[in-house]
Amino acid sequence: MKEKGLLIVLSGPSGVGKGTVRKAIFSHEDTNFEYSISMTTRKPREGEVDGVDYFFKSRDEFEALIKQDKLLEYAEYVGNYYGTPIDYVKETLNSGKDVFLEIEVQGAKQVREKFPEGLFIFLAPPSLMELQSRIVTRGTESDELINNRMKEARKEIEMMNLYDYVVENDQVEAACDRIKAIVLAEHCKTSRIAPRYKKMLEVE
Ligand SMILES: Nc1ncnc2c1ncn2[C@@H]1O[C@H](COP(=O)(O)OP(=O)(O)OP(=O)(O)O)[C@@H](O)[C@H]1O
Ligand SMILES: Nc1nc2c(ncn2[C@@H]2O[C@H](COP(=O)(O)O)[C@@H](O)[C@H]2O)c(=O)[nH]1
Repeated sequence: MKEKGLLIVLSGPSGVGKGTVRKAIFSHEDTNFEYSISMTTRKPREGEVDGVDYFFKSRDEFEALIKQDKLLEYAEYVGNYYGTPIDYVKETLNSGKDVFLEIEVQGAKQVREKFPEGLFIFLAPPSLMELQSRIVTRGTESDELINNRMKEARKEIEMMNLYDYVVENDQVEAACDRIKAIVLAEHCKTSRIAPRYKKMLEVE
């Protein structure tokens, strides 16, 4: 039987740099994870593309997906729904590939219940001041939304002990290297050969 892939979950407060770190990891040639694109009812930000950054849905569409059990997890976060399409995750894991989810903590708790064998990593900011400065500098949120996201951030940081690992995002490349090392160690712990080395054996 084909060995299943590893489910990797990255959470952390809004603005900590999850998307930045994830994009940097995926830009590395030796990365073999598949990114699971989430569904959301949030409106697209400037430059965001449907089907690339998110699948953008209306509330009615999202609620229909919930009723049809099409989501592995979902949560309401600062007034919008966010959720992970279940079929893509299951099919990709069954094909032996690792799947990378970038989701908030309520959703991660639901995933832990369904996939206790997953790898759960919390990305932490160097400080709350730095976190706020990163959201402000990003320039995508109104002052009201920044305040709401910072309130959520405090609650989320309190929940970091539910994760297997905490990685501080002080420098993007350093955070990427830490996450990649954790994933490699997890592959060894679960007696998998990491995809990168499988590929090496096929080629040489
Ligand atoms: N290590 C870092 N040092 C300084 N700035 C950073 C670092 N990592 C990310 N940033 C910046 O912080 C801002 C927020 O990053 P990003 O959008 O990746 O956060 P996020 O955690 O994905 O946020 P959200 O959950 O709201 O989508 C961006 O402007 C990004 O360039
Ligand atoms: N529970 C889930 N949370 C998700 C998912 N996709 C993204 N997110 C998280 O939502 C917040 C806000 O995101 P933003 O793009 O509006 O800044 C952030 O923490 C994301 O990681 C998901 O599928 N499920």
